[in-house]
Amino acid sequence: MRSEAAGRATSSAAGRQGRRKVRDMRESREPRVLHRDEWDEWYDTLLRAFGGVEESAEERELFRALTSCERSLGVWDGDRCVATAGAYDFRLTVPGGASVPAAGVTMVGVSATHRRRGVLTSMMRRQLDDVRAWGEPVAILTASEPDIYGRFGYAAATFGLHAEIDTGRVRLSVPAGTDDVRLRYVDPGAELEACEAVYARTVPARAGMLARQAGWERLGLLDPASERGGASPLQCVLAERDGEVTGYVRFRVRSEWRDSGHNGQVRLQDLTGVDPVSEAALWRFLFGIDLTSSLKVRGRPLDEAWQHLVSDIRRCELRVRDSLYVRLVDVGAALEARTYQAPVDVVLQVEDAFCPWNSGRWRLSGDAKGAVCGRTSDAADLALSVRELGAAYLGGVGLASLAGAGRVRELRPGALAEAAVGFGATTAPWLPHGF
Ligand SMILES: CC(=O)SCCNC(=O)CCNC(=O)[C@H](O)C(C)(C)COP(=O)(O)OP(=O)(O)OC[C@H]1O[C@@H](n2cnc3c(N)ncnc32)[C@H](O)[C@@H]1OP(=O)(O)O
Repeated sequence: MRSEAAGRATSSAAGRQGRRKVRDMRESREPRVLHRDEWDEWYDTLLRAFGGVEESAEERELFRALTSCERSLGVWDGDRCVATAGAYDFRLTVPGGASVPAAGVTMVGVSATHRRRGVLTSMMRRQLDDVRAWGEPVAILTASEPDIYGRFGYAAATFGLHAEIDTGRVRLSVPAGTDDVRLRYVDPGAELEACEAVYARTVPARAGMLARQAGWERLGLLDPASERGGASPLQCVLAERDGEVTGYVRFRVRSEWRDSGHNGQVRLQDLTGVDPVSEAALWRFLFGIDLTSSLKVRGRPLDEAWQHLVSDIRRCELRVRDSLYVRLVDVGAALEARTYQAPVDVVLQVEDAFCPWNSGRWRLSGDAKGAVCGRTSDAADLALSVRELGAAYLGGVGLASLAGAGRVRELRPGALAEAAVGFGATTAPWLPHGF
């Protein structure tokens, strides 16, 4: 048995060692994994990088619960946190309907006192090494500014459609069967489970959609008064057919009165339906809300059907914005995980300066049923960087279009058309929400 004094000596030595270790970690300015008890300072550093506007207690607690500390990084200067980065645990739908593990890169911020010294670069280095070690073939993010992430191999792969529809002038014609859909107002929180079940049914149907870690769904219900922009609290309407919930819409209404009458606006937050008539019924509902004359929507699928139901697309004031950025972390595994809408058999000469393990020649052979992709020493058919592969990965950006910009080079005649058709998609990929 150890004497009490020896025990005290050992434990104080261990304590010294532990303190030294923490001090060493804090003195190195290398990114390191976040400890749970550092979360508040880490998160404050992030909020400050985004301007320092305070969040509601509810929002903060939700983000605390959603942070996987073991997947999060911080950089410390002495005892101050100066940079943050996190990674959600998503599964991303890819063409063909498979669900691929994807690191959802998020909460990236560097203190303004430490910007432009390579801190972000060091976090991206560590994070992509980690993602590779976790066996996730793809990393994804939404960018605060499009100029930031290309240097790390990310590229815009999905786009969202914004619209401001003059519902006072634009009429909507709906498909047969829409009248069979019943709508009812519900409390958004009380019917969360029913809405999530609808969402889950739509996830495999469109590349770019996300299966999310538990708890995430509560983000869609956050409704701080400070962020309503003068509009109502969040409202929710369910669509039902034959007693089954087949869709939902969440939205707000901003009332406005002018001398000439009402000028209210409906602001769509999210709308999901499992079939065309449920979606059409929800769009018709939004178009018809009394005392409103416009409908504002953001980040909808580029090919969403409502555009073919309206009488005047010009008065819908469409705009397109970049949405999901994709980075292939393991080129072979990522390209094997999706299918190709027409047979493709090409050798890709890939350049990847930031993740050199991807560089070199890969033979991709695939069709609508599946694909194999492995190293080869055969002559290359197409030369491109990992960014072009990320852009084209979900079928939303054409390889031929990238070739037009000089970013894909065809080395075997015919290879570009073959790959461009194979990589394409019948449905536009879409990210349903930011993260
Ligand atoms: C997924 C997300 O979370 S997106 C959110 C990103 N965060 C924000 O927008 C919050 C506010 N901004 C910041 O916190 C920081 O400015 C960051 C994170 C964007 C950049 O961090 P820094 O540590 O300054 O970046 P770092 O010094 O590593 O820069 C690396 C390169 O990117 C460039 N760069 C960095 N930020 C930007 C930018 N916003 N626009 C254009 N280029 C940029 C740098 O000039 C540098 O270029 P170089 O390699 O040619 O010299």
